Amino acid sequence: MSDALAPVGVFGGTFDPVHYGHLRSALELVEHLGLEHLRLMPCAQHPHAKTPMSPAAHRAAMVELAVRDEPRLRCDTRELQRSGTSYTVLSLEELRAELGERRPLCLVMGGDAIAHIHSWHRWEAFLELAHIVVLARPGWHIPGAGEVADWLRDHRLADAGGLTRAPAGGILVEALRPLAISSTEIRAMLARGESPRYLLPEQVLDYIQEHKLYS
Ligand SMILES: Nc1ncnc2c1ncn2[C@@H]1O[C@H](COP(=O)(O)OP(=O)(O)OP(=O)(O)O)[C@@H](O)[C@H]1O
Ligand SMILES: O=C(O)c1ccc[n+]([C@@H]2O[C@H](COP(=O)([O-])O)[C@@H](O)[C@H]2O)c1
Repeated sequence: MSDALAPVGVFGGTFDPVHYGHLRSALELVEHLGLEHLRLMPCAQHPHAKTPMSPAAHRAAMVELAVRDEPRLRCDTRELQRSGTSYTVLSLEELRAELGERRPLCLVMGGDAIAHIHSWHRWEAFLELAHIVVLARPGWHIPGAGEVADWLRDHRLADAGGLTRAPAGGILVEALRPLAISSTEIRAMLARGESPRYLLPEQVLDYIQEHKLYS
C-alpha cells in the first residue's frame, strides 16, 4: 500500500462575496485532485491595493457560512489574524510549518493570476513551499513566451499524480466546469436592486441582506 499523503489545497481570494464559481471550483478540485481538504483563504489587505467593498471580517464570515456543511472545504482566516499586507508567500510559509515537510500543499490560482505571478512578493519561493494548481478558464491561454512561460514549462506536471510524488515544486493546469459568475457582477446586481439569488449560497445572500452589504 502507498504511504503517500493526500495533498492539502489553499485557494486565496478577496471573496467579496464568495459565490458558486469559487465553491464549485473548490469542490471539483478536491474531488479531481484527491485533496485531503481545501482551504478558502480570504485576504485582509490585498497586496495590489485592490480595495474590497466589505471589511475582511464580513468576507470571512460569508466564506465560513458557505462551507459550513462541506467538511472538505474550510475557511482559513490566517490573513485576518496577521497584521500587514496579505502576501501569499507568508501564508504558504505558515502552512508549510503547520503541515510538516512531507505533506503536499497546493496553492490554487486563477489562470488570469498566473500571467502576473512575477509581480507577486517573493514569487520564486512559491514552488519551494507548495505546488501550484492553475485554474484554466475559457478564453485563457498559457503564457507562450517570457520569464513566466519558461518557469511554467520547467515545472509543469503531466497529471495530478505528480502532486503526491513530492510535497512541492510542480505546476498543474486544471480545466474545470466554467461558471460565468463574478463577485463584481453580484455587487453590481445588488447595487441596482436586482437579486443575485442562485449565483451564491442562500445563507450568504441572507448575510448580505442582514448586514446591508453592497446596497
Ligand atoms: N467563476 C469562477 N470560476 C472559477 N474561478 C473563479 C471564478 N471567479 C473567481 N475565481 C477565482 O477565484 C479566486 C478569487 O477570486 P476573487 O475573490 O477575486 O473573485 P472574483 O469573482 O474574481 O472577484 P471580483 O469580480 O471582485 O474580481 C481567483 O483566483 C479567481 O480567478
Ligand atoms: O502575494 C502577493 O504578492 C499577491 C499579489 C496579488 C494577489 N495575491 C493573492 O491572490 C489571491 C487572489 O486575488 P484576487 O485579486 O483574485 O482576489 C488573494 O489571496 C491575494 O491575496 C497575492
